[in-house]
Amino acid sequence: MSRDFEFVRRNGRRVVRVAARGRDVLNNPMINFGTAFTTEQRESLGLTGLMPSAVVGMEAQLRRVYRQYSHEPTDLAKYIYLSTMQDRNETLFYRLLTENIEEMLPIVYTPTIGKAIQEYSHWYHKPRGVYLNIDHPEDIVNSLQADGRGADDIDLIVVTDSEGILGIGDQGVGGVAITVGKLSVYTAAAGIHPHRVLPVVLDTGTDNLDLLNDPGYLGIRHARVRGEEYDQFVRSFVDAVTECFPHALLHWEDFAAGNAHRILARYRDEICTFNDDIQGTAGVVVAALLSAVRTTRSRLEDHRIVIHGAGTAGVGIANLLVDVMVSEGMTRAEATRHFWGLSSHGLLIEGGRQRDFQAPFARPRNEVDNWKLDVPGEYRLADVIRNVQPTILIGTSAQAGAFTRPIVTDMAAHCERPIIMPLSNPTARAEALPSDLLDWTDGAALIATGSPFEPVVHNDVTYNIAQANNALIFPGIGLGVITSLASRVTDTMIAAAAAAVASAVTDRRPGASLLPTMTQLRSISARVAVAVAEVAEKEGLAGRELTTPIQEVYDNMWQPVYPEVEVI
Ligand SMILES: NC(=O)C1=CN([C@@H]2O[C@H](COP(=O)(O)OP(=O)(O)OC[C@H]3O[C@@H](n4cnc5c(N)ncnc54)[C@H](O)[C@@H]3O)[C@@H](O)[C@H]2O)C=CC1
Ligand SMILES: CC(=O)C(=O)O
Ligand SMILES: [Mg+2]
Repeated sequence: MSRDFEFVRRNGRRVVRVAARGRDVLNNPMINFGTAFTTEQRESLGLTGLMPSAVVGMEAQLRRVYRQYSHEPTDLAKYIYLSTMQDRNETLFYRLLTENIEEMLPIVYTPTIGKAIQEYSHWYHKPRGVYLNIDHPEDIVNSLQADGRGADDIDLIVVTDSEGILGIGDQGVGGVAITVGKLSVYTAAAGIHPHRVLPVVLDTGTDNLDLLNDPGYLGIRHARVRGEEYDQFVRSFVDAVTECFPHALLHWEDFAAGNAHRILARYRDEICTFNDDIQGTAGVVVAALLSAVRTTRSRLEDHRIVIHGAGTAGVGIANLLVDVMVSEGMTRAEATRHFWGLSSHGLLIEGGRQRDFQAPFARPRNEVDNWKLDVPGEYRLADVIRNVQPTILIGTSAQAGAFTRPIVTDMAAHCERPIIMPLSNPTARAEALPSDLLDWTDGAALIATGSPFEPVVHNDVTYNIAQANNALIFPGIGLGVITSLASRVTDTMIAAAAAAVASAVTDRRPGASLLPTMTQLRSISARVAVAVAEVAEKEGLAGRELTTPIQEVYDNMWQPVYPEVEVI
């Protein structure tokens, strides 16, 4: 138990035992129920006189906060409103969020969170999470334990070093907001207990000169530390997590490509961990592709796949697709030949400029020697489309508008139903707009995007645009791992998560979305969790036997309702 309270179950009922009194209750968002405290609770918790005397239920509170939220003039102001509410009364915050998930997800998550991260040092009002400073690695353990939570108190940690935030790059200490945002999605989508999680930012400096020159910037004011010192800091952090919270799942978010792949490779067989941008994204994209190939009555092996932006997410997607193709009977070498990846230097070609994790996808030099190119020696997207005639085009480059009309019409000229996924976030970074893609292909394109887009009407058909965001995958992975006490996160689990999401898509009418909508997030996350827990058991990685996986997953989902209060 923390010093002030503990949550327990009694005969299936959720109870909070509270030792705190007076303002200590009101200042703690996990046990502050505001004006919903009954008269008796107010008396026994020492709250009488500390708030207006009317006692109102959660429904009335929800009406009030929704009205206040709606009056906020901009999306960033709405974000700040919700953030202060989360710091005041977490149960009410989550109830509001879950009841209005489609409306509020774009505020607490992409796209608005991108703006909130860029402006972090200006709207900052209260710390949330743990801020670790590379200049003081000796403080890591104390900082992780500062709020008194012990070895069994944390199920999940989301950590970033903020170098690759969404598609907006290095955001210094402000990246802590992505860890808070991802954890809000975990709770809203999968019912991960909000008191059993920890957001962490590794502040290793920033190379963002706007931040370094901003007098109000709240992070460490020097350039990013790299190399051996950075690796040692990450090592110390992982060791500290293992020491302080040995049962926690560690989720890596928005690291730059090189570090993301290297860190995952280093720790994935050592601790229970996954990288959301690599594996979560891959899961949702595979789900969207399984759904798309079902629509086109084809098989993955029939497709030629171009990945524009072969970085953290792009190569993660390619790797999982290769795994799926191998599971369908291809050799790894055959499967790999279905991919053409581009980086900022153009097509990945053997012997050309590329990083280790990209190398398996480099094309043989003799394949491209005779290509017709717009600019001799430069293998750009238009050249790749013309020469490869792909059937699937994936955008994870953060290059807004990269899928131009000539590129898309050229692709559509060679395939009946081009599958096109501008996945970059936030919205302003999308490689194309769904309305343009449908216009340029006369409604033939099968589309998924990273940020939310409104439905598009084309030739009297309404096209619902699938949001292929890892938010459809990572909450369920967390819930599945926590429920099964899995010791590792494997790619088989990610593939099973993808299949679970794809299987939830049943509407095959023209214009139907390739993926479930965000309003289905809770049930989808539960399905994903069951699939992940079952794989954990099959692979011998589960820490407990699941007799009734569906019930156990459901029981593990925290609900945003005020628990019974026991005053101690
Ligand atoms: N929908 C989703 O769930 C997700 C979307 N993303 C989005 O994907 C984008 C990339 O994210 P990360 O992979 O983490 O970044 P990253 O920096 O690791 O990868 C970006 C890649 O794009 C390449 N690139 C840059 N300019 C290019 C150009 N002109 N032509 C071709 N390639 C170019 C870079 O060389 C790099 O390989 C971001 O906008 C991010 O928001 C990332 C993760 C999940
Ligand atoms: C969604 C996500 O993780 C990203 O855009 O980085
Ligand atoms: Mg990310």
